[in-house]
Amino acid sequence: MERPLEKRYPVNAKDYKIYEEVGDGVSATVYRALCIPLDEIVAIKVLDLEKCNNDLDGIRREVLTLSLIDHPNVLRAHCSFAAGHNLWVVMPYMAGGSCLHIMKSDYPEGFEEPFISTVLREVLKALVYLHAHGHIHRDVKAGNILIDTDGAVKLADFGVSACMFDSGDRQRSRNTFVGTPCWMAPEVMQQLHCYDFKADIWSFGITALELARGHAPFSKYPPMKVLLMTLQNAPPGLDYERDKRFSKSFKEMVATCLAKDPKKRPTSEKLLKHRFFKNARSYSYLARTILDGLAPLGERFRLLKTKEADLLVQNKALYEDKEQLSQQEYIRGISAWNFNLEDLKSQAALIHDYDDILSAEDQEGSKKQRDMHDVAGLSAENMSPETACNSVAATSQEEGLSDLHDLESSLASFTIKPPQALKGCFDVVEDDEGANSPNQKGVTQLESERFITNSSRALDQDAGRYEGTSYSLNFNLNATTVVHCSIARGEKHIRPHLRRHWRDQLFNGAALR
Ligand SMILES: Nc1ncnc2c1ncn2[C@@H]1O[C@H](COP(=O)(O)OP(=O)(O)OP(=O)(O)O)[C@@H](O)[C@H]1O
Repeated sequence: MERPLEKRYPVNAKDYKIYEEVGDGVSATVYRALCIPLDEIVAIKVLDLEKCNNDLDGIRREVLTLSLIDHPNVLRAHCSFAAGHNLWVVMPYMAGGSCLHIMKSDYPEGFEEPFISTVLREVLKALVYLHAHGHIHRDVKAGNILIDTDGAVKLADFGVSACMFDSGDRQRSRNTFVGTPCWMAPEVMQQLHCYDFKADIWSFGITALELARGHAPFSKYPPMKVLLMTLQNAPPGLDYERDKRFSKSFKEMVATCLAKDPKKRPTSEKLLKHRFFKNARSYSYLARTILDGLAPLGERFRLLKTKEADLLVQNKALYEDKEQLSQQEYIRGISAWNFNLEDLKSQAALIHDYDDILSAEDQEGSKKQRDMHDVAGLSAENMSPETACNSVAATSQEEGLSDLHDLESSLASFTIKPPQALKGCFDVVEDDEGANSPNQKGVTQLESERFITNSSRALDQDAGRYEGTSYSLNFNLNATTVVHCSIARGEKHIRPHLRRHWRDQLFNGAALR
């Protein structure tokens, strides 16, 4: 059968009329826009290439992948092209916005179960498709679930943003930390062996909790705390007592996704058959129940921004109340715990407040770290040279964990290490600290997919000077969900010639398809 002729979207900025901003993330700003020749409303995601820190091959691979994806539940870009120092990605406009935005503006306590099962079933269909085609999404979260006015659900942010996201230079220049490991599977955090598509199932479970409660588990904690809690605590879940409004099948579904051992998690295909999804409704149900009453996306976004700016001001006055601060940080940045230097100072001032949680872990810290290695089957005997080196790093981490108070008070931070698929996308070679030189504890920073190193940094505090050692864990994961240490590092990461090279080679006039 002949395929209908596909529309050709222009690859020139002058063919688009930009309207209001409808979203922003760690790596991009999204606008509603008009595609003039086609007289069609689209969304345009604008990424600043100057701030990106990836290599040409990585971007090319992801752009290619994105163009090959074809599923009703995966948001596919119409085209992309360079405009000045930006990359424009033209996409279908999803007028309802993301589930995260809808929650933030209208459902801060989370959604009702029928809405959740309906949305999640669509997301799961997208995952079934992606996994069947050998892709791991790596960034499943409410912020990447978009809804159209008719109730259609699409999983977004597959590909380009994962690759295009800078590894921290933009954030570094603003002296901020970005990212959150809230959605990250334990095996991805540990990086003791390769992770697979089961990592998406974990993130899917976390997203289910996010939609049910209005925020992801551990979201009020600083990134390092999230890491420790994810690795050491029992998996988060819906409580049989506290979460009475949710069905048993929902609780079971979440529990099955959040098995710490990836092998025990179901495949996306199997999960789709879970009885929880039997209660899912039609698209029109979503449109009727949730979307009908919502203000236009641009307006909601503007109100949210105002609210967030107000909260930021309040933060300054209220940061003694750690709960409130954390929650506000969450509301402000979710996909990115977006701490600037001032916020970091506030955070530093709060560190002792986590003592209650830490006290039990203090005693158990080192043992649990050893257990973590055991769980992953890592013993000195069966280590590869690379792993053995990681183990040295892990030992240095262990030393740190034996004194968790130090670790916490160090405002621990993370640096990005890309997934295998994006290997080479992140330029760590010219890091101030030298990618291949031993750091303070004699740990060699490898060009491997995983390593743990530490770096020192000092933070000015309101009163006097705060100094500490921060443990930077480098993850093999989508950049958007990883946290990057930016304070002590310089701007040398960015290689201007490389950036020019990308533009010249890939984006000048070259459309996605
Ligand atoms: N096609 C679209 N239609 C409508 N709104 C969109 C669209 N794409 C993105 N948005 C809005 O913009 C927000 C940010 O977009 P996106 O997640 O792609 O940016 P990002 O920088 O990759 O974010 P992050 O890295 O934090 O995931 C989304 O959460 C969503 O609310």
